Amino acid sequence: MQTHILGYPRIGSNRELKKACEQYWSGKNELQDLLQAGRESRRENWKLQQEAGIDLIPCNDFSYYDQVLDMTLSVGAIPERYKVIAEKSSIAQLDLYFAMARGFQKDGFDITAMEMTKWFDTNYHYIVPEFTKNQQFQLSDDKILDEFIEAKKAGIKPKPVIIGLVSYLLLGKEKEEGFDKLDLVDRLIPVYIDLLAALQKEGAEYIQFDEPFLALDLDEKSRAAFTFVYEEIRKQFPDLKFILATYFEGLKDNRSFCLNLPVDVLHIDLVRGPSELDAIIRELPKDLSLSLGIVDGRNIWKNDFAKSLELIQKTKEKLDSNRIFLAPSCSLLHVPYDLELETGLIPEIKNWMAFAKQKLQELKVLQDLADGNAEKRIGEFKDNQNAHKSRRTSSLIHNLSVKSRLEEISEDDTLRKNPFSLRKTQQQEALGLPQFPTTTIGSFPQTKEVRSWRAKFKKGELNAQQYDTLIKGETEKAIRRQEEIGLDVLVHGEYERNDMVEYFGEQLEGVLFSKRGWVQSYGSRCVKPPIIYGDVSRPESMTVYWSQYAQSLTKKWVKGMLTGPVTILQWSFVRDDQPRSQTCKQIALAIRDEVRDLEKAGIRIIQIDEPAIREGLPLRKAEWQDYLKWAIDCFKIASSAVGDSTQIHTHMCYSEFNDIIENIAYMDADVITIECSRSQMELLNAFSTYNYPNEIGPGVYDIHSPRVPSTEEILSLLDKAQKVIPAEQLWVNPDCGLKTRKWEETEKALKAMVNAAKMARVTVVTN
Ligand SMILES: CN1c2c(nc(N)[nH]c2=O)NC[C@@H]1CNc1ccc(C(=O)N[C@@H](CCC(=O)N[C@@H](CCC(=O)N[C@@H](CCC(=O)O)C(=O)O)C(=O)O)C(=O)O)cc1
Ligand SMILES: N[C@@H](CCS)C(=O)O
Ligand SMILES: [Zn+2]
Repeated sequence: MQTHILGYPRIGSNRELKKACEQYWSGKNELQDLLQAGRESRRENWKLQQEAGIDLIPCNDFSYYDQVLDMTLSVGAIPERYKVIAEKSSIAQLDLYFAMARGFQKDGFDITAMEMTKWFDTNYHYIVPEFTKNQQFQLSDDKILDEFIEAKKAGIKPKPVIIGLVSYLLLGKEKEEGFDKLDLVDRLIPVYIDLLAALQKEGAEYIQFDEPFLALDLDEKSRAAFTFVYEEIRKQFPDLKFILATYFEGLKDNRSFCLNLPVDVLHIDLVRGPSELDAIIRELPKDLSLSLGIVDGRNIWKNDFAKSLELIQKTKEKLDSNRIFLAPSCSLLHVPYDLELETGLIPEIKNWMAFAKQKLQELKVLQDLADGNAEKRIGEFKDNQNAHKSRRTSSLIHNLSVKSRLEEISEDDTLRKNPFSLRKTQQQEALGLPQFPTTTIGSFPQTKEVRSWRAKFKKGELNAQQYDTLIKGETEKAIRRQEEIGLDVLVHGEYERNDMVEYFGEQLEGVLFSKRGWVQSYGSRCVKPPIIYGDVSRPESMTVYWSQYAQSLTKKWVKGMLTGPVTILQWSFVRDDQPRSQTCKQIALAIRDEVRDLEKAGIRIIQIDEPAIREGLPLRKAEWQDYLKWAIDCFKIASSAVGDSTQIHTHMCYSEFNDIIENIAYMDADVITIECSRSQMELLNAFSTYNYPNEIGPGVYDIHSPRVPSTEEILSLLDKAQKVIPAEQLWVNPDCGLKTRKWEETEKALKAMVNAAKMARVTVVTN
C-alpha cells in the first residue's frame, strides 16, 4: 500500500510566496528574489512530505499564480493580445505569465487580464484558457520538467501533477464562434506527448493527470475525447504509470467508463462518493490499481480512522495491497498549512481538527494501521477515536434554543409581507431616489494603513478606542468622498472588516476563527475561512454600530451591508456531522435578526451579499433543485422580516444566471446587483428573457483592474442594458466591491459612473 498527495498548498505557511509576489509586482524586490521564494516554498513542501513518509510526492503542484495558467503557458495557448508583450525582448517569461493573469498597463500598453472563474465548487479561482478556431499549441515552457528535475535533486521520487488534456480543454472558453473546444484534442495531444517523453527521459515513473470532469455530468463527445486521449497516450507510453485523478464528486454514471480507461491507477474521492466503493472494487479491472481519496482535502476535521479502516479493509479483501494507494480526497490546496501554528483555539476543538500537515500524518498512520504496522500506531488510533467521541458528545456543539428555533421556521418566515409591485411604490415614496440610482457594492479601498491598524489592535498595540476612532475617521472620509462624487446610495466602506465572511464568523457563536489558517483564493489573495463547529447563533448585533454611525454622518441613504447565509456557509469550513442545509438555516436566522436590528436602527436599504449561491450548486445537475430549494429559502429567511418600505438588495459576482434565473427571481430581493461589465451586459439577457420583475444593477465597470473607464464607455453599457431591461428597473454600480483598488482610480471611475447615470437620465427623459 502506498501513500500519495494530489497537491499541497503553495502560498507558504507564513504566506511567504504571497508577499514575495506582491513585492515583485510593486517593484520592491527583484525577479531573483521571487524565484528564490518559489524554490524555498517547493523545497519546504517536499521536505515536509518526505519527513512524513509519503511515498509519492507531487511536483508541479507549485504555482506562482494558478496551475491552469501554468498549463496554458506550458502548451503555448498564449492569447494573441499578449504576443506583443512577448515580442519585447526584455520581458521575462514570468512577466508575460503575470500579464496574462493581471493585465498589463505600462510602457504604453493597455492589455486586459484573462478571465478568472471559480474552480468547481471551491473558493479557489483559476484563469480561464482562451481558445480560437485556429488555436495552435506547442510546448512553450519548461516549468513541469524543471520542477521534476529540481525535486529529484531535492532527493525525492517526484510524481508530476498535470492537468489532464480533456479537463484542460473543458476548463477553457471558445473566444470565437464556429468550433467546439473539444475539437482541439488532435492539436493538443502532440504537446502532451512531447512533455511526457521529456519526463520519461528524465526518469519519471508515475504521472498524475487531474481530470476532475470525470466526476461531473459528461456528454458523449467528452467521453469520446477521454477515450481517444488516454488510448493515444497509453500507446505512446506503455511503461509510464498514469494516475487518473478524479475529485469533488463520486463517479456515479461515469463509473464503468472511468474503470475502463487505459491508465494504471484511478483516484476516487471517497469523501464525496463513499457509497461507490463496493461497486468500484467489484468492477475494477485486474490491471487497474485504486487510489482511495480517504482524507478530506476540503475540510479541516480529523479523519475518523475507524471509518477509513473499514473502507481500506473492504478494498484489501478484493485487492492486493500493492494495488491500493491512500490519499487525500483532492489536492490539499483548499486547507490551511499547519494546525500547530494556531495558538488561540479552544483545545477541545483543536483536538478535532487537522490541517494539511496533520493530514499527511493521518495518511501515514492509516497506512501503518492497515498494512501490518498496527501495533506501533495503536496509541494514535485510540487518541483519534477519543477525539471523535469528544466531538460527538461535546456540549460546545449543541445549543437547544437554536435547534428549537429552527424547528419552528415556517413558510411565512420566507415571505415578504407584500409582493414587489406594492413594495416598489412604498420604497419610491420612502427613499425618493432618482432614476438610474447610483451606488457601490460595499467595500472601499482597504489600504495597508487600515490593515495595519487592525493588526496593531489585534496585537494590543492599539486599544479598542484608538482603533474605533481610526476606523470611524476612515468611514467618515469615505462618506464625504461619496457625497462629493455624487452617489445616490452610500455605503460605510467596510473598513472594520478583515473579510466579508471572516468578520461575521468572528462574531457568531458556534464559529471559530484561526490566526494563520490562510487558504489561497486567487493569485496572491488569500482568505481565512471561519470554522463552523457547532450550532450557530448571534449573541449581539454585528454591523448596526457601523451602519448607524455612517448614517449619522449624512442626509443621503447609507446601505446596510451583510453577507448572506449561503455565502457564509460556502466560504467557511463547515460541520460534517449535520447536513449543510441545517447549518445554513441557523446562519440565516442570525442574519435575519441582524436585518431586523438594522431596520430598527433606521437603516432603510440593506444589502445581503450572496456571491457564492451559484458556486454552491452541486456539481451534478440532478442535485441542483434540492440545493436551490434550501439555499434560496435561507436567503429568504434572512431577508424577509422587514417592512415593505425597507429595500433589500442582494449582490452576486462571478455568476452565470441562465440556468438558475427562476430561482434568482424567487429570492425576491428588491434590487440585485451583478457582475456584468466583462460580458458587456450579456449576463442581463437571462433577466430579460425571464422578464425579471424586480430592480437590477448590472455592473458597469470591472473592478479587478486599476483601469479607469470613461463616461462614454459606461454610457454605452447603460444603453445596451436599456435595450433589454426597462430603464425604471435599472441601477448603476460597479461590478463588485472596491477593497482591492486604490482611491486614486476609484474616485475617477466612480465620477465617470455618476456622470454616465446623469447623462442617461437626460436621454431617457427626452426619449
Ligand atoms: C469576494 N471574494 C471573496 C471570497 N471569499 C472570501 N472569504 N472573501 C471574499 O471577499 N471569494 C471570492 C472573492 C475572492 N476575492 C478576494 C479578494 C480579496 C481578498 C483579499 O484581499 N485577501 C487579503 C486578506 C484579507 C484579510 O483577511 N485581511 C486581514 C489581515 C491582513 C494581513 O495580511 N495582515 C498582515 C498585517 C497587516 C499589516 O501590518 O500591514 C499580517 O497578518 O501579516 C485584515 O484586513 O485585517 C489578502 O491579502 O490576501 C481575498 C479574496
Ligand atoms: N460587499 C462586498 C461584496 C463582495 S462580493 C464588497 O463590497 O466587497
Ligand atoms: Zn462581489
